[in-house]
Amino acid sequence: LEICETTFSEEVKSALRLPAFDSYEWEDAEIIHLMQTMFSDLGFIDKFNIPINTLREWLYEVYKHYNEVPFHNFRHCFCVAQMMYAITKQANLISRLGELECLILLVSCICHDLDHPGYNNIYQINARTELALRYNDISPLENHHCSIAFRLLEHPECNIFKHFDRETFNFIREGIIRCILATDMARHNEILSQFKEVVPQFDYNNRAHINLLCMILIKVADISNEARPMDVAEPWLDRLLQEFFAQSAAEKSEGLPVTPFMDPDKVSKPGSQVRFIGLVLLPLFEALGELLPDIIELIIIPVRVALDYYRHLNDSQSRTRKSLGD
Ligand SMILES: COc1ccc(NC(=O)[C@H](C)Nc2nc3c(cnn3-c3ccccc3C)c(=O)[nH]2)cc1
Ligand SMILES: [Zn+2]
Repeated sequence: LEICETTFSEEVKSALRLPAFDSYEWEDAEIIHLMQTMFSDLGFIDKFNIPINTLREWLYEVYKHYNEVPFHNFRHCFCVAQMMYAITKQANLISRLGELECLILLVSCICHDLDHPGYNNIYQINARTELALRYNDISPLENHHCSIAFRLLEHPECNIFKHFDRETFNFIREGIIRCILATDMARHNEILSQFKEVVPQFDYNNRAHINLLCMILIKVADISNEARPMDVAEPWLDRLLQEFFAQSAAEKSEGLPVTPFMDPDKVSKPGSQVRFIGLVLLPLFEALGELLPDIIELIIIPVRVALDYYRHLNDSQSRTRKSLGD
């Protein structure tokens, strides 16, 4: 994996700030370099004097610790980091939250699915896997991703935080743990309702408010594929369903309960996306849009377009099914 020395052109750098950016147009080495570009463009390298070689070593270690699974692979972590970068620029998060909070958000995105096995928490718990036993069924995957993240940082040559004092490192560690654990979708309603409670009187000096905002931001970035153009978003949905179907096949062959929305015989892509976008994605994005109106144009309008697209697809598909009398 040759590390490319080239810096990217201005048009690549401006494309990097948009949801239309397609990670699958780039080689792995370029993706790693694009992540380095985000750190330097956000001023983190200078502000926190992160040695460039340490950053590269860390990014390469992260790259090696994502698995070749259909969805939760290194490209997914890049997509999540890139969406966080786009929101950071568009909503001017550096001036609202400061560099340190934004560093925590970007690093959390990059680490948030480290060593994902391609089988979700429901499988881990039902199959009583090593992770379920180790974490007592409490967000086993998210606890694992976060633990791997800090084990990588234990190696001095890739510890991007090695120049921080202990107090700041502890602040960063607490923030990353909070953000990564917040990506467990089982906690979706808990986190979203708490956030919606504080939005009307949101106070950027209130630690609890900032913590909730950071959890919402990483959640938004994590499930934001449908904010991207259809030709970028659809392959991700196919990869996700590939992963879910592999899990339901494993569940069937291991005599485990089969998660309903993962069953290939039951899932219609448009139908499940209409429900997901209408009931999960849009309410989440609109809650964030209440506080950060700058992201409405960037990611909420595109998601509404995607919802319309899937509604029409679903309607025409169900009409076709009726006429075929299935
Ligand atoms: C509340 O917990 C939930 C809610 C919904 C889902 N997933 C779905 O409804 C289906 C499979 N659709 C879906 N799920 C998606 C998308 C993006 N991320 N994402 C996803 C991936 C892994 C785990 C959870 C989710 C939501 C997407 O565009 N669509 C999974 C968990
Ligand atoms: Zn993820």
